[in-house]
Amino acid sequence: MKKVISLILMGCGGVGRQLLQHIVSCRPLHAKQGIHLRVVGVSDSKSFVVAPDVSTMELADNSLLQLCRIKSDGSSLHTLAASGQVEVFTDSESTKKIIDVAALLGKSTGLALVDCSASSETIPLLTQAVDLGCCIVMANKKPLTSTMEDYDKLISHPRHIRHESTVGAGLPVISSLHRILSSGDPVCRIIGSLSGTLGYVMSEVEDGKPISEVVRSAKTLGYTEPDPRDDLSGMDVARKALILARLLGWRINLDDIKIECLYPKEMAPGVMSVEEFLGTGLLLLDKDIKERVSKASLSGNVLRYVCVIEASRCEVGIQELAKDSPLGRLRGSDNVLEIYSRCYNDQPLVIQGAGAGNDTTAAGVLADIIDIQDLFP
Ligand SMILES: NC(=O)C1=CN([C@@H]2O[C@H](COP(=O)(O)OP(=O)(O)OC[C@H]3O[C@@H](n4cnc5c(N)ncnc54)[C@H](OP(=O)(O)O)[C@@H]3O)[C@@H](O)[C@H]2O)C=CC1
Ligand SMILES: N[C@@H](CC=O)C(=O)O
Repeated sequence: MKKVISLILMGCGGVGRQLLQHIVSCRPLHAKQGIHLRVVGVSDSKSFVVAPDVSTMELADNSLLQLCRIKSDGSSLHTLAASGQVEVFTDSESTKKIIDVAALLGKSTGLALVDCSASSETIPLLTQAVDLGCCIVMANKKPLTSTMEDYDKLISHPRHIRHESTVGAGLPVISSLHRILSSGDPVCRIIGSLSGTLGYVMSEVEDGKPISEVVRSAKTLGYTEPDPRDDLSGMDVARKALILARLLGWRINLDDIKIECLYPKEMAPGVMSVEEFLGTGLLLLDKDIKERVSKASLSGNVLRYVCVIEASRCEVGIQELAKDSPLGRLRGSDNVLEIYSRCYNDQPLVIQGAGAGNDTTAAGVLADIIDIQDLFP
């Protein structure tokens, strides 16, 4: 008997499209494992493309690949309607249709809502879907870093939610922490470099490149958030820190985290567009960062953007560290995380590897989807 996992993908940017491509290319592997991933719908910020009858039909692989091409070309999902194989809903109709599908499939065949958007707008949808019996898989950090009320709702059926890619992209950070905590081993300290973008930026500026150039390449490489200021403000790392702290049982919010921002408020979203920031704003940061890097190197040190969670302290910001320390040795988009607990006291559990990029992130999301297979008939 084949296990069928029905899903809706929300967000078909870099990560979402890579996920669809992984799903299609893994068909032979999943068939061998007796699993079928049934993609019934895909949404972006404006539209929702869905199979005409989700109880019996799914989006065919050729439609999924065509959808990826359409989005890569910057065209609208509406282009797909011409094939006659799908229905397309727009704006508030999209949300309504997603809830209808969740209500229909959530408690019958089962449905996973897979959030690969970078938006807070998915939160009401996800919280409703929880009540409709759906599973939730997320790369998007915003739902889990919203209010405690939203958080409590989202994790109210712990076995129905997976979010490995929210911290460390494809690295096994969340699952490792779950294993430690569920064995009753108390975690007393987490320290690490949790931003692929800032890891890459810090190691490249150390090699003499201007931060303006390096941030633009980090965006091209798929490491940054849609607005790279989410990374440079420290907000993306703070979200990861909050997800980890809440996992440890801390009932805190983003406001409780001390965050170092790498640009002045004159360059904040709302004051400057993303294009202006990338074009002219970034250039104004070159001198300051270059001076900080040179000053650190005079004492044989390097700069790293570090996240620390311990005692009642949760903070993220630049630290000057010895070049040959575990964090100082970090290069490129790698993340490293040290977890200290009773069992991992003198020798912390260390998780290290590629911490950003569409491929590794989408692979993490796919592994999460496969991990909930037992909840499907
Ligand atoms: N890239 C990486 O290395 C990693 C990324 N992540 C997370 O993965 C997520 C996706 O990142 P990435 O693919 O790079 O981002 P992109 O900006 O490339 O894609 C975001 C997608 O979300 C869509 N979207 C926006 N609002 C909504 C909404 N309300 N409903 C449905 N879809 C919506 C956008 O639509 P439209 O196309 O219309 O704009 C777009 O397709 C982010 O949350 C990011 O933090 C996590 C770990 C690593
Ligand atoms: N923008 C993020 C992507 C992964 O969460 C990063 O740079 O780490």
